Amino acid sequence: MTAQLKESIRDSKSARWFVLITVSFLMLTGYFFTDIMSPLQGMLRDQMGWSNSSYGTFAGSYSVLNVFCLMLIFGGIILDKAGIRFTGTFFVGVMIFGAFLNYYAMTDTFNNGGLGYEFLNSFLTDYKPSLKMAMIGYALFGVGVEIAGITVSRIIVKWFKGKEMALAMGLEMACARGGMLIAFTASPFMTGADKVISRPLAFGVILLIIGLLAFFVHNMMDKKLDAEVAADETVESSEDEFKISDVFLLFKNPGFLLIAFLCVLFYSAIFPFTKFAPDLMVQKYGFAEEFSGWIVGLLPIGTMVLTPVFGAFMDKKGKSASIMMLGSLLLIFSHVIFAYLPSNTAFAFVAMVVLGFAFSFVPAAMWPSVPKIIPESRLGSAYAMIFMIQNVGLMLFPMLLGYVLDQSNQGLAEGASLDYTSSMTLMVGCGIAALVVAFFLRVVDKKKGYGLDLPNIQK
Ligand SMILES: NCCCC[C@H](N)C(=O)NCC(=O)O
Repeated sequence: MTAQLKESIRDSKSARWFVLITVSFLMLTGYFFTDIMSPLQGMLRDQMGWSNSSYGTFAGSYSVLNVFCLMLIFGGIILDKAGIRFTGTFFVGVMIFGAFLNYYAMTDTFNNGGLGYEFLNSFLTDYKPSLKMAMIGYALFGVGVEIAGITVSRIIVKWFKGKEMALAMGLEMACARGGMLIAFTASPFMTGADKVISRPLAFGVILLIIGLLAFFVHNMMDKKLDAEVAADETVESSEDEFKISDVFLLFKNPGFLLIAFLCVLFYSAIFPFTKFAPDLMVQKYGFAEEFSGWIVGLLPIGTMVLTPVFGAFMDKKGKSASIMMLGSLLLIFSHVIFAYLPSNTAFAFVAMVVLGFAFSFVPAAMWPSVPKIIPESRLGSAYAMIFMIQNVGLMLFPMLLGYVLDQSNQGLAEGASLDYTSSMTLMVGCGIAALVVAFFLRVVDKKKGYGLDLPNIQK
């Protein structure tokens, strides 16, 4: 058995790092498309006639199928039953199809009465057909990219378990954040001098197809690995299986509930915020539309460097529970600056850098804490449920932010800037709630002895 494992392809350093490159690239393409529309909110208002509420509803549609159709649970079950290659290929396909519909919604072909226009124009006429088509596309894309993300985590465990797993996960997350960075900085420029919204989206779809090709390369390596260690894999996959009965046990675990609440509150103050952040830079701080994404880009740049660094620190020194509290505190600090301090550009830089620290601290501490609270046999179910609960926030908060933005700016004079104070107050509220939950998590940790503040690597 040992001899067989030694000869396995995953024992080749170059093979497993090559696999990591293929799946990290795939996630980069997915995160790129996720935020491709974020710096285009102003253009969507001017050219497509989308209100801020419409834009927020579009952003929230990412999670609609994940929440209402329990897609992440089904994704977990399909992953267990059909395996990594089928699940990954199928859901990357769903992601590309959804992205294509999102692109199509922005084209002149569709908006001049193309396929589906008349039908989408025949009901709920307050909402533009472009919005409805984009929402259908983005909802399908959201299913694909979230399940692809779960599949990639499973792939990393498969190839790196007992090896450089934390580092591999940190690097994959850094690549994904790289996708966000490219979206924020490049997307407005890709629209060109004539500001054609569909251009960056077309590029995004092509990039996703290249991501699929990279995944096919992974599939070949995975097939080889399966052939080599078939017996060994049977043991591992049954360990991680999603079981409905596990869900009931998870909900009786106070540590799990607190981590899930922290996850939804913390991420609701990050990803929905990034959807509006470029426009906030234009409206409050007076940045040009093309450069607004560069300020927001400070966030992924910071996290690309800091998440692996803080991850390594917590691997060796621990303090994860305390760092989750610190991250939530920094989240409040940053959103308070955006909400209430004067519109000085220096404040925008400081707030974004502080948010970068928060966005590095909490993910680096939270994701590796889950295995300390949940037994390995229920980890697959636990991650699926946390993502599912997180998606409720990713659905509701962009909608709320857009709605509050419209309501708080009624009667705005022509050409005047939007006031983001009320919308950002929502984000401050999320941060405060996250801090309270992080505090209780630390208390429960001490009481139950999960060891969240202990180093991840035990000597
Ligand atoms: N595509 C943007 C949303 C990703 C949500 C995903 N469920 C997640 O939480 N990933 C971990 C992360 O920190 O990005």
